[in-house]
Amino acid sequence: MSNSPTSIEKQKNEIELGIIGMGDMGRMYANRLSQHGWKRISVCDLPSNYERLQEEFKDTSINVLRDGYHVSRRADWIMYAVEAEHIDRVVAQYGPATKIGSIVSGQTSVKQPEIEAFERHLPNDVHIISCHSMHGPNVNPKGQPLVMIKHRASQEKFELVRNILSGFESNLVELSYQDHDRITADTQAVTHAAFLSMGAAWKANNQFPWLLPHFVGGIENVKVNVALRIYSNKWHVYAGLAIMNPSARIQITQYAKSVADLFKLMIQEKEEEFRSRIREAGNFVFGSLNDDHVPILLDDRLLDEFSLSNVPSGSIREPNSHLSLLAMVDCWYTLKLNPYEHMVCQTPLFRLWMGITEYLFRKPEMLEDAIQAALYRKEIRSDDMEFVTCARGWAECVDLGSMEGYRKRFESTAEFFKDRFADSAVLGNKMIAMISKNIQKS
Ligand SMILES: NC(=O)C1=CN([C@@H]2O[C@H](COP(=O)(O)OP(=O)(O)OC[C@H]3O[C@@H](n4cnc5c(N)ncnc54)[C@H](OP(=O)(O)O)[C@@H]3O)[C@@H](O)[C@H]2O)C=CC1
Ligand SMILES: O=C(O)C(=O)Cc1ccc(O)cc1
Repeated sequence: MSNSPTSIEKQKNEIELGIIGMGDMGRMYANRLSQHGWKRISVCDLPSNYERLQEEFKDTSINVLRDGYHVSRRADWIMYAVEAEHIDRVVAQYGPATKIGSIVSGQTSVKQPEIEAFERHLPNDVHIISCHSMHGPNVNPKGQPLVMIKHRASQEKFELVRNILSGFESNLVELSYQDHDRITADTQAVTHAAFLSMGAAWKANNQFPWLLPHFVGGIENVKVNVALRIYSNKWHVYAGLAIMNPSARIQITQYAKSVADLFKLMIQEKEEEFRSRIREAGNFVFGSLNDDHVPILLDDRLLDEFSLSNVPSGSIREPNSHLSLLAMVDCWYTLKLNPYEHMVCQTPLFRLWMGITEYLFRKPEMLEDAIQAALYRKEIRSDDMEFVTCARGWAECVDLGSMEGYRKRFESTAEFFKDRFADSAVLGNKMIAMISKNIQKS
């Protein structure tokens, strides 16, 4: 089949698209694909949600079916958009009903369990081409990476999936599922671990960071808004992509170790060792060897406007150790990872995280303030101490593979911050729009 505009229009009229799981991502896909002109879209969630979904979509062309059997037996392209934790069970249930010759895809954030489920439960006569939008359901997909994984498929079917996804205007990136999981362990799992640890540490100290001078203004606003954004979302998304991805455990464990190692040097005031460790790590990630990457060029002052605090930021800026950022760079150095090579799978949150880390390391006076604060500002030690404990706690939870433990830890901190979720979502959306503006250039 050719890819001329007329053949794509023909596909839009003839090809039936199916979505199993009408949560946030399933809905986003169904609504957008319908807006892009795909005429035949069938969707389902759990049978218990059938009537509610039917009512919700009654004035649209989206066809709500009772369950995944009904979707699987008729659709030419089927996307599973369910919890990663449930992918094996759901594919085992509906996979055998997949229509001969159709294409099966998944939206889960970690691909090894998804591909294994497909291989285990799908008939041999169906194609497997998975995908992953590297952003949340409320972010504009334009220009954001959208990973495609051609696992078991003809080129013709791959082109069809390309056509289906092309309306998102995302940056289509082809990867193997192994590379996807290795890279997203860094762009997502470790990034989330850092922000989850910040939130848990603030809670452990009974602090609302927007009320404290050393957490207000500039890059501190990113820490606060992103941490709150993560805690306002569904725990299973973060738990799944951390616990079910074997590379994520290694990286999160190293992150917690880097946090602890640096903290030990700080409290012993081992200045020379601390400095040389930061210098070596900084040179590895941001030094001349990496000159071919495109810097994110986030400016601390640009970030001043995204504050949850009522206090004007300029007047109250106080130095912080930035232990979370120093440890991130130490972790990349120790694992010999180049985060710029991971930009193919960047999410808006990773871009913000990289942006503030890069900013700190490229601003000698700011880095020097952070090093001085880390070694000698004793009044912030209690904050850093809690951060160390929480980073270790999250790493242990992921290493133990406990979804239930993860849920409890996540929800107790979410509860502490819930009154500010709405305000931080507004600021977070603005920050993401700002950081996504120059995404195409990287
Ligand atoms: N949210 C995000 O930012 C992103 C998420 N993803 C990934 O996409 C997937 C979906 O995430 P998201 O939409 O946020 O999560 P949601 O919890 O909003 O959606 C999952 C949906 O699947 C439904 N479901 C569970 N079992 C079945 C079943 N047997 N048949 C039909 N439907 C079922 C759930 O129903 P119920 O709730 O009633 O159990 C729920 O409505 C996850 O794997 C996530 O990792 C990928 C990119 C971004
Ligand atoms: O940007 C992030 O890291 C998010 O928190 C949103 C998100 C969550 C899960 C994904 O698989 C992709 C994006």
